[in-house]
This record gives sequence, C-alpha cells and structure tokens, in this order.
Amino acid sequence: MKTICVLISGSGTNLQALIDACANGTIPDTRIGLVVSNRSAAYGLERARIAGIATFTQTLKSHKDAGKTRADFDADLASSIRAEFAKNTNNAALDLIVLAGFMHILSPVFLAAFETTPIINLHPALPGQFDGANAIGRAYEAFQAGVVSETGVMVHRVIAEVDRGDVVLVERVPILASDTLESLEQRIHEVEHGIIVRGALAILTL
Ligand SMILES: Nc1nc2c(c(=O)[nH]1)N[C@@H](CN(C=O)c1ccc(C(=O)N[C@@H](CCC(=O)O)C(=O)O)cc1)CN2
Ligand SMILES: NCC(=O)N[C@@H]1O[C@H](COP(=O)([O-])[O-])[C@@H](O)[C@H]1O
Repeated sequence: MKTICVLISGSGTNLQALIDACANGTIPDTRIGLVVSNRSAAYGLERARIAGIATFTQTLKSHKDAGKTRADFDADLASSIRAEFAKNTNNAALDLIVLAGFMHILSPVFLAAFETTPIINLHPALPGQFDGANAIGRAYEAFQAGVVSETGVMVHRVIAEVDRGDVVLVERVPILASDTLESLEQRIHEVEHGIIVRGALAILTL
C-alpha cells in the first residue's frame, strides 16, 4: 500500500480526482494519508473530511501574526506534515507529496526536509510558460494579444525554482477564438483532473 500527502489551498477538485482515483483503483493500492491546506477556508478540507482523510491546516497569516517568518512557516510545515502524517497513518512511509493547487512557494528549507520523498506539482501551463500564479489568465491574455496559440497543463517535480522542475507529464490545451476566460478555465480544469492522476501514478510506479 502506497501512502501519499496532498497539499491544497482551494476548492480541491484536483484533490477530489486523486481521492476518486485511489478509491476506484485507477491509482491502485494507494491511499491519501493526509491533506494539508495553507488556507482554513479551503473547501478541499471538506472533501477530505467527507472521504475520511485526516487534515491539517497551517496559514501564513497565523505565523506572521505570531511574528514568525516565511522560513519559520516552511520549517514548521515540514515538521507538522511529518508528525501528522505519521500519527494518521500508523507511521506509514510517505511515498509522494502532491501539490494540488497549493498556492505557496516552498523554500529550500521545506524541500530539504523531504529530499528523499518525491514532490510533484500540477501547473496549468506549458513548460517554461506562465510560471507562477494566475497562469490561465495570463495565457488567455497572451492569446488575445496574439502571442500564443495554445496553452497546456503539466505535472512537474518540485524544485526551489518555481514551476521549473523536471516535467513528469504535459498535455497541450487549445485556446479557441470563441473562448472566454471561463470556457478556457473549464477546458483546462478537465485536463488537470486527468493529468494529476496520471502524474501521481507515474511517480508511484517508478
Ligand atoms: N519551490 C516551489 N514551490 C512551489 C512550486 C514550485 O514549483 N516550486 N509550485 C507552486 C504552485 N504554483 C504554480 O504551480 C504557484 C503557486 C503560488 C505562487 C505564488 O506566487 N504564491 C504567493 C502567494 C499567492 C497567494 O497566496 O495567493 C507566495 O507564495 O507568496 C506561485 C506559484 C507551489 N509551490
Ligand atoms: N500554480 C498552481 C495553480 O495555479 N494551480 C491552480 O489551482 C487550481 C486548484 O484547483 P482545485 O483547488 O479545485 O484543485 C487548479 O485549477 C490550478 O489551475
């Protein structure tokens, strides 16, 4: 049995895709041992609770209010993940960390704490294009400006440089002249829900 940890910040539709894939065997012999959010209002936390998955929340605001730095946040996040994961999985091995819409840039402090655990991220852009937040909106604007003719979604390994880790999987997504930002977002989200499952499976079966 493989055991994974999923980090989220929002609605958790990609988390739900992973929950469903583990439940229906698309990702065989695998369970999600812990869901972690940096936002207490993330609906993905409710999705986890409905699925009977342990959750943990740590917000940057709470650390800043306590006079702590981003480095403190990342160090505390790493140690909390290890402790909460062990507590909720009976000390299972942590086989994979998946960033599923996790909107916090992880520092080398965090990455060093998990140097033997693969960490992957879902990013709604093609490699080398639109790194960072709001990638879909920037791709849409670039299309309107005639700079790009398509966009995509990738799953990549997480390194210190944001969205520049080795690509695990990538899928191109067309942008249509008739597209609104909302229709493009919908098309991209549908691709995300598949590629995040295939990306996790690719790493778990190495
Ligand atoms: N070290 C890494 N950390 C993260 C990566 C990565 O590749 N390396 N991927 C991101 C996910 N992501 C894009 O895929 C991303 C998310 C958020 C941001 C960002 O600018 N975050 C701001 C806060 C934004 C907010 O709270 O709304 C910040 O961290 O200050 C950039 C890229 C996850 N982390
Ligand atoms: N840089 C990463 C990034 O921008 N991720 C974005 O966060 C959303 C999370 O949705 P979800 O909470 O419904 O899974 C995803 O749709 C993805 O586009």
